[in-house]
Amino acid sequence: MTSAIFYASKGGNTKEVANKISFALDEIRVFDIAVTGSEYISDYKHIVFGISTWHGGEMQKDWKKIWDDFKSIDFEGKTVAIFGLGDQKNYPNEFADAMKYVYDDLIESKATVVGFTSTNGYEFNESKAVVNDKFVGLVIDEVNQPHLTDERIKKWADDIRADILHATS
Ligand SMILES: Cc1cc2nc3c(=O)[nH]c(=O)nc-3n(C[C@H](O)[C@H](O)[C@H](O)COP(=O)(O)O)c2cc1C
Repeated sequence: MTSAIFYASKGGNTKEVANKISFALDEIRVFDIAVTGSEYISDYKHIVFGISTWHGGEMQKDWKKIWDDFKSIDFEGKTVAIFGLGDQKNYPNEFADAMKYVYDDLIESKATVVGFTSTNGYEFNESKAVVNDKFVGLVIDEVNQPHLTDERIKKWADDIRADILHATS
């Protein structure tokens, strides 16, 4: 299997979403980077990354810990998708910002990033995670819109399935 999910989570929301995405993608492996660090990332060719935003636009702390190692990984030839957790009501000016730090590094490292999504259905002022009017991945707001989570995951999993799961190389 060349596909896996890597995430970190402070309070458990990103973990729960990671597990749901795995379930929707034929139960691909899920790694908590708080436990495994960045060690196994380069073993996989089709990768889903999960990150939550904390403290006014910062990446979750376990992501911070692996950041230098993460930046040294060569993503050329890899296909990746990103999901992010945030809170649009309490942090409307930094909504899900942390996704963008991962996205920028992946693009710089020549990864193919798939799974952009529409901003329709969210209410916020600013988000670094919006590029060319779209989120750079799936955004989940468990604080304000938990009732939309399962539907959003299903739609996104359908969207990225061919690239992440049934990729031929
Ligand atoms: C102190 C604090 C700061 C936060 N800062 C942000 C933020 O800047 N932007 C955002 O979109 N969400 C922010 N959030 C919301 C979290 O990203 C959200 O609760 C998320 O579901 C947490 O996921 P996790 O428990 O998997 O880490 C913040 C939450 C707390 C409690």
